[in-house]
Amino acid sequence: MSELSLHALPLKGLWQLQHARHSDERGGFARLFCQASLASAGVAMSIRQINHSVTRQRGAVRGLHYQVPPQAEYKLITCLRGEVWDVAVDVRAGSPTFLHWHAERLCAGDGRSLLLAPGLAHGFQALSDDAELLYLHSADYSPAHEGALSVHDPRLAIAWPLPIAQLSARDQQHPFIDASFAGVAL
Ligand SMILES: Cc1cn([C@H]2C[C@H](O)[C@@H](COP(=O)(O)OP(=O)(O)O[C@H]3O[C@@H](C)C(=O)[C@@H](O)[C@H]3O)O2)c(=O)[nH]c1=O
Repeated sequence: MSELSLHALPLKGLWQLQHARHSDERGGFARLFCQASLASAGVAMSIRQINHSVTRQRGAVRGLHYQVPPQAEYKLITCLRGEVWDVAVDVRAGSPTFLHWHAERLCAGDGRSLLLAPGLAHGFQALSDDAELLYLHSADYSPAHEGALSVHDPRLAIAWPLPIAQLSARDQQHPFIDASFAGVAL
């Protein structure tokens, strides 16, 4: 198996990355990002920012966040501790899967990451206490270019696996999608 392989998931622009894990008596080693491997799979991603989050409470939800051009971004998500249910939502204007979502479980040490292309919103629910995520971003964080969807939006009907135990004040305020929402033009 190569160090890093990409597997397409049901939304265009959403991939599962599988990392080869090298284990020995000291522990393990894995390549989490490889610009050349992604480029050979047609993904032109370079890293502008690396973020880390700790979510204390099982059931807490963060999201659903995206950035619009010129700060639309690839986002590569790896779980470093615990377990999360990670969700991508297609917000690309004109996409055949507009407003469809797809979720995957990510577990620390499972050798998997999720890669989201520009135009996919991201959120997750912690399935364990103290869930830690590592984010690699291809664009700078820009609140002026941030868009968000409500995790409760009935139009999306996201099937969160647990009751939502905690949501930031900001994430409680995102409006539901209405007819004026045309999506993100990339
Ligand atoms: C996302 C972000 C936040 N911040 C600041 C703003 C705020 O004071 C504090 C916490 O930010 P938030 O409440 O937006 O954090 P959070 O709700 O965890 O936002 C994250 O949610 C998940 C779903 C994602 O996909 C991430 O890209 C990011 O948007 O950190 C930065 O300085 N840089 C960043 O890149």
